[in-house]
Amino acid sequence: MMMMMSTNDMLMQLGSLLATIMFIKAMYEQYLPHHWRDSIRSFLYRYTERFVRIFSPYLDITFEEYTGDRFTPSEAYITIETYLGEKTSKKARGLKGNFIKGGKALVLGLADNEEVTDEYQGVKVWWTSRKSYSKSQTISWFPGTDEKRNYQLSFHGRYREFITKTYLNYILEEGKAITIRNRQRKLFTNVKEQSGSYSRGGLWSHVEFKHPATFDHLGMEESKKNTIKNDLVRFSKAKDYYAKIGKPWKRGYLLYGPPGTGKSTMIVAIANLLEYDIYDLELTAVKDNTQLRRLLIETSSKSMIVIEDIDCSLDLTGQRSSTTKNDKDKDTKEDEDDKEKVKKKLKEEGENKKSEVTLSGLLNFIDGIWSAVGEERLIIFTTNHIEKLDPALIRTGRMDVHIELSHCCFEAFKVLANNYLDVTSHPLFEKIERLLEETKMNPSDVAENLMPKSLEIVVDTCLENLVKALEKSKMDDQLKKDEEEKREKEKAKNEVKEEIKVEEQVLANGEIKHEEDTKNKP
Ligand SMILES: Nc1ncnc2c1ncn2[C@@H]1O[C@H](COP(=O)(O)OP(=O)(O)OP(=O)(O)O)[C@@H](O)[C@H]1O
Ligand SMILES: [Mg+2]
Repeated sequence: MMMMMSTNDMLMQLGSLLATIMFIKAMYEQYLPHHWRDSIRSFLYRYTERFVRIFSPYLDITFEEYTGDRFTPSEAYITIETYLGEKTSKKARGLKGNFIKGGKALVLGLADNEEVTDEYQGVKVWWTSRKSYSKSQTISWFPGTDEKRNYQLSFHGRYREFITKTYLNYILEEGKAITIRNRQRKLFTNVKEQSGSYSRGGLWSHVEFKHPATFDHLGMEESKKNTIKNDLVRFSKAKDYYAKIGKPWKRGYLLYGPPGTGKSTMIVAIANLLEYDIYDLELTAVKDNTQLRRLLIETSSKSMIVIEDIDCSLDLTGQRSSTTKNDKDKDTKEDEDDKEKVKKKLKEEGENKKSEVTLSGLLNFIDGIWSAVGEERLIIFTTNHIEKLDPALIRTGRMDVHIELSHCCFEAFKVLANNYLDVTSHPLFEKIERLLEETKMNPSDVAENLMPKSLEIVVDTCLENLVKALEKSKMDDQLKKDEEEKREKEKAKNEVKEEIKVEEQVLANGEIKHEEDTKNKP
């Protein structure tokens, strides 16, 4: 009985103790200002922690939010914040949301005074996000500047070397990779110099890069597509390899082929595959070689520098090895077209004075000493006339991969049909395959014909439209061929006539001479 009484008493006392604690906690939470609560918490934490540390085999490393400059958070702190936000958002109980500058979505981070565990190569560590208040009594104009935050990393002392050499490196690399994955990609273009000065943003201006084209949308042979994709992915993972062979981590691609064969589309697909920014360089707007170098310096890593229609951008063909007269005659018309293109480009730019960028300036841009600034970079040229480019510009080492984009083949058509009409087979496919072998049509024209002309997609109508277009193209080819043959025949006929005329003339001259000779004979 006595035992029962004392147990009851004890329970009652425990109950009242709990009630008192709950009451104090409620008062503490309701009336104590927020920052006081944090101060008390960090005070208790600090002193118990110091006591525990005397006997503990665990070590701590602290990463302060601000080191030196009170307005710019330290890079290490931001990288750790990013890493912990992504890696621990499933484990941590307290999280906070944040928009990273230039990011594309809300990023989660560890809430203040939260602890999470992380494991790397079998080693367990603890991360704590800590917030405290500085003792400074000065009144600050800047809200929140007396708050101090840091991340504390705790681990067993036996892993000291592993943590400082391997784990922290891994955190930095991974944090940076996450930042790049979360950033909003950009499409840059070079700004034209306005009376000796640039806009405040620098030499490049940019917009958000949002283009949906991927390799899946690209009409081309599957095997060729896979080879290109594998090459790109291998390049993006070859940081150590490039360091080993002593070359800057960059690669040149030359895309060539007739208009409307998917060169620009492929550039977008590459950027989307590797998640790179695009620097679309308009060479005619670049003043000289020095400015070209400055543009290069202002580009970031994980990007591609694109120069479209390189043959029309500048007169880079001037230093080309000499061509034969026949070649020249053949090229005359195309040259005229290209000159027109260059003139048009310059006019569009409002530029009367030609750019002073030279071929050697461009070669240096691609693989001179300065080209090693930044890393993981692609340089891509496009052209409709590969034969017009100086061999030095496109030799391997500068343009490592040459990709020809050509007229639409049946395999490319099947990709387009699947994308545009969701069909993988159809009775008309056989006819289309035969027609595509008999006539040349660019993927852009095939795509245009496959595009439904009304809201309702009628597969039969679209394919019939394509068949009609292909048949027309075949007829046009035949007409052109007939005309060509006619012209050739006419030319041959005229040549024969000309020869007969010359022979007659020679004969006539011979006869006159003969008559004169007989006359003059004594
Ligand atoms: N191989 C292709 N696969 C899918 N679509 C294509 C392909 N080629 C062209 N197209 C379509 O045709 C249009 C024009 O293509 P794109 O601008 O890529 O051609 P281009 O080769 O860059 O031409 P240009 O030499 O005139 O710059 C795009 O809208 C694209 O949708
Ligand atoms: Mg193009």
